[in-house]
Amino acid sequence: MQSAIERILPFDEEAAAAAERHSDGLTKPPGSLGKLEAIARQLAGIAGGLWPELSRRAVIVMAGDHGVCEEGVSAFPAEVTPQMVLNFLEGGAAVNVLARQSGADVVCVDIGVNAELKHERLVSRKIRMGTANMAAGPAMLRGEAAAAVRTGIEIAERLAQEGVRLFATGEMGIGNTTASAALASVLAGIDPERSVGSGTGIDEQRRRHKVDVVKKAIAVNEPDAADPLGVLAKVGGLEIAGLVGVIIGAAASRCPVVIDGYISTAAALVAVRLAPGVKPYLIGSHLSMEQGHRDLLQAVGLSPLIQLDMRLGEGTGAVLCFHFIDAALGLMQEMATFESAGISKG
Ligand SMILES: Cc1cc2ncn([C@H]3O[C@H](COP(=O)(O)O)[C@@H](O)[C@H]3O)c2cc1C
Ligand SMILES: O=C(O)c1cccnc1
Repeated sequence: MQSAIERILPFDEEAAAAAERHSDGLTKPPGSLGKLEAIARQLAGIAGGLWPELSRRAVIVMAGDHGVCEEGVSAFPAEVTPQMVLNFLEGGAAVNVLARQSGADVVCVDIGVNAELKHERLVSRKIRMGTANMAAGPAMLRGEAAAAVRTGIEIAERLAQEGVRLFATGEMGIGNTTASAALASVLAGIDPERSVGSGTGIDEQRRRHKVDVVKKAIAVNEPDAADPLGVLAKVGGLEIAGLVGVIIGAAASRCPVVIDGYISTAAALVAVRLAPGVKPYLIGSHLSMEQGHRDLLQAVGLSPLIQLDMRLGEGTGAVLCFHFIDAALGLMQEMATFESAGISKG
């Protein structure tokens, strides 16, 4: 893990400034393309030049189960996790459709599903059969959390070596909004009353119970916010740890990584605390309906590009935003300049 963190290059401010100069010479008032210009600048700074070739892209869907489900924190049973994994592998989930539309591969990883899974397209890297119930003790051992992070790093680095240049984070794990809320509360100091949302659609009474479960998990485990890996082990999840690794591995491979909704943003928070150098490589995608997502994005320092009232996860919001990345690069490459079009500058 440490060696990948050490390989992360600093953001190339010179390339970013060159992108900005190019953008300011295009036939539009400076800054008028808003966040599309900001994306183009960021992509140049990440790649160290104009304009990166990002045609090969992948969404990595990390799947894992959560022992905390036995506390009744989700509207759906834990069996849905392995069932959805098979759906991803057969191409029938929402993220598959959106990934096809944006030219991305879906890479589905079993990093901790509580079922024996076999499929030719499944990346089988199970660390354990789901986490333990964090309301009763640590979700996993520190070594297991570290192994899951390393797995994510390896997968992202391997894909980058194979030519993938743009990543999105995705996940599947019934109960994982509970673990994400606990991470948000411990690492960003967001009160559980605010960090706990309705996930797959629990009612207010059950959400209140979920708040109590998160408070109990924090009281029982006494996580230390200054030790992000320890927090991840105590109140996190295997798929969340895997995504922490994906983020580090993408940054170490000099690739941008688009962060999906609430769970992915919790992973991004752990990643920036473990490796602050990943921050310039992150691109926010959408603002999820999950309560607390706005606060969590702010804690990571990300601003969402879109708000479509989505609350699904899987990487859906992140792959949707690949279209905006394509838009930003297309504008930079194809627009006329004031000079070439003979237009007077202001
Ligand atoms: C059919 C189905 C497909 C999903 N795809 C993503 N999630 C999302 O819901 C889960 C988190 O919500 P909670 O913490 O309330 O369980 C995660 O698996 C997340 O990816 C799904 C949930 C369901 C039911
Ligand atoms: O924001 C998300 O990613 C999310 C919200 C609710 C349920 N699953 C995922």
